[in-house]
This record gives sequence, C-alpha cells and structure tokens, in this order.
Amino acid sequence: MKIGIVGAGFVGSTAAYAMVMRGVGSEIVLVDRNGELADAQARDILHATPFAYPTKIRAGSYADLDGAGLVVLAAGVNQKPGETRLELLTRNAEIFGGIIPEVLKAAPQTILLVATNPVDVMTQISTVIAARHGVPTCRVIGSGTILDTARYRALLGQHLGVSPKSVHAHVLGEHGDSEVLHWSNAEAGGLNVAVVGEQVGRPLTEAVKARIDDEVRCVAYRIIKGKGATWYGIGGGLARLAQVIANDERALVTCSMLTDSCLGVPQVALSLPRLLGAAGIISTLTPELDEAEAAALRRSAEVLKSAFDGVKL
Ligand SMILES: NC(=O)C1=CN([C@@H]2O[C@H](COP(=O)(O)OP(=O)(O)OC[C@H]3O[C@@H](n4cnc5c(N)ncnc54)[C@H](O)[C@@H]3O)[C@@H](O)[C@H]2O)C=CC1
Ligand SMILES: CC(=O)C(=O)O
Repeated sequence: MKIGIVGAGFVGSTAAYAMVMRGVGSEIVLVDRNGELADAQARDILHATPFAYPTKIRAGSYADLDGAGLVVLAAGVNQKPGETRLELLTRNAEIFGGIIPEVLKAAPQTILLVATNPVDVMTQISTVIAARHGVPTCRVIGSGTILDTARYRALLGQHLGVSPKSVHAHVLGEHGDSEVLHWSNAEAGGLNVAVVGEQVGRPLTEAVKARIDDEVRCVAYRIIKGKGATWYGIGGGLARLAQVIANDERALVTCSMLTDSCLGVPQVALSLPRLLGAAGIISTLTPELDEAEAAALRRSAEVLKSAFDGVKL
C-alpha cells in the first residue's frame, strides 16, 4: 500500500520511521509546506531501510499522493508548554481547510488518518470537508486515544509486572483532558486487573489508580515541558493503525470517528473501541461502563461536541 503523510515534523516523520521499522506500506510520500524539511526527513529515514524493510520513501507534492490508500494528516501547530490541545483548534482547522481538498484531488479513494490536535475535533472537521468530496465517514479516522490506551496499558503492565501486550484496557472519549480510563473492564489474563493485582501481590489501590490516571491524562504536558513535543508514542500508534489498515486485520482499536450518538450526545467524534480494516472503520462496540464511567464519557462527548459546534466551516 502507498501511504502519504502530510506534515513531516516530529509526529509525521516519526510515524514514517515507525512504519519503515515495522514494514508497513510499500511506498511512503512525505508532504510538507516546508519542502526542504520533508526532503531531509525522507532521506534520513531512507538510510534506515537496510536495517528494516525496503520501503520506498521520498518527499513529494500533493500530486504525488496519487493512488495512496492511506494519508496521515499530521500538519499544523503543536502545543506550547501549558497549552491545551483544544486551544490549537482555530489554527489547525484553517490549515485542514486547505490540505484536505488537495489530498482528495490526488487520492480520492484514500483513507484519512488524522493525528493533528485537537484530534477528535479535527477528525469531525475532516469528516465534514471530506464528505463534500464524497468520502464516507468510515474512511475518516482519528488516532484518538490509541496513544492514551497505549500509555494506560504500559503503566498497568509496569505496575503489575506483566507485559503491556497482555493488558487489555482502554481509554475512551477525548484524546485530551476529559478522557475516560475504563477501569471496570480492564483485564489481563482474562481477569479484571484488580484481581490480577491481588494475585501477583501488587494491588491496584486507589492511590495507585489515581497515579496511573494522572500520568495517562497529564503526561503529554510533562513531556512537552521536558522536550517541546511528543512523538515516539504517537509515531508507534500511527504505524500500528496503518498496519491494521494495510493488512486488513480487522483489529479492535480505540480510535476516533464521527459517531451518530454517544450516551445521548449526537454527532460527535470521539474514541470508542472500533473494528478497523482495509475499508476503514467497519463497526463500533458499545463499552460496558459503570455509572461513574458513563457520566464521565458523556461529559467528554459534551466537551468535544461544544468545541466542534464553535467551529465555522
Ligand atoms: N494525536 C496525537 O496523539 C498527537 C498529536 N499531536 C499533534 O500533531 C500535530 C503535529 O505535531 P508536531 O509534528 O509535533 O509538529 P511540527 O511543528 O513538528 O510539525 C508540523 C508540520 O506541519 C507542517 N505544516 C504546517 N502547516 C502546513 C500546511 N498548511 N501544509 C503542509 N504542512 C504544513 C509544518 O511545516 C511542520 O513541519 C500537532 O497538532 C500536535 O499537537 C502530537 C502528538 C500526539
Ligand atoms: C501531544 C499529545 O497529544 C500527546 O502526546 O498526547
């Protein structure tokens, strides 16, 4: 599959690198308004191909996205220290208004995978713009909480002393401050993580749960304070989503998509467990939530809906 990446900064270039290291895609084209940057990133990543997979990678223009089955959108501004994702909205919405028609002119059949923040609202904006070009909703995907879910699994695995790959736990709702860690259904080895914690002698006390919640929800602010931006986690997550699509895996992932109704909130893009394959999102699962989780998810949906409703399109 040919993959395009628009935005060759930290996120776009790391996604390309992670795809090459995983052998995802036969050809990758990097597009950026800073052509020199895109070219430099492509050349640097090309030099890693002998250690990974023989992916063809180069910089190009929008026209070079012709035939791409997937285009990752990672262009736009990122957060400065202390800034929330939602504060990026006006600037990035304007940028997407210019980018998406160009992408779809070259690759009308492509799946769009949005990474730019605030990713859920940007996914909803992309869905509206893409629909004007005949693209169905299921082909506009936001990376959503793929990253937060990875953070959650990594921290749970670290606490329990088990591989994060054996931990099945999800973050739902916004990729951002109002996100919801789904504790009541988090499991490892077929058991609830609370039971696993007791059995391995590493109980998930309220204090431990609060620490994990805070780290998942707030770690991006800490990383941005320390190194200016985040890129490895999301780069890995975007490569994984691209792999699922390229291989038609029908994997269940938490990612964002415009959703008809979430707990009574209509027409909102947010993350839920979604079945993903070559045609995009095939279906959505309704999670079993306790009362507090359901209330938190509804609040998260309301935050996103009200942010989207404030956008002029
Ligand atoms: N969804 C997620 O989990 C995550 C999302 N992000 C978001 O990803 C986005 C990109 O972040 P970084 O890569 O760190 O930023 P960056 O500044 O390193 O890269 C952004 C790139 O977009 C390019 N660009 C800007 N306007 C453009 C246009 N009109 N056409 C083509 N290219 C354009 C810039 O030249 C720049 O190279 C931000 O919105 C950031 O908040 C970052 C981390 C995680
Ligand atoms: C920046 C961002 O969205 C993250 O690392 O979660």
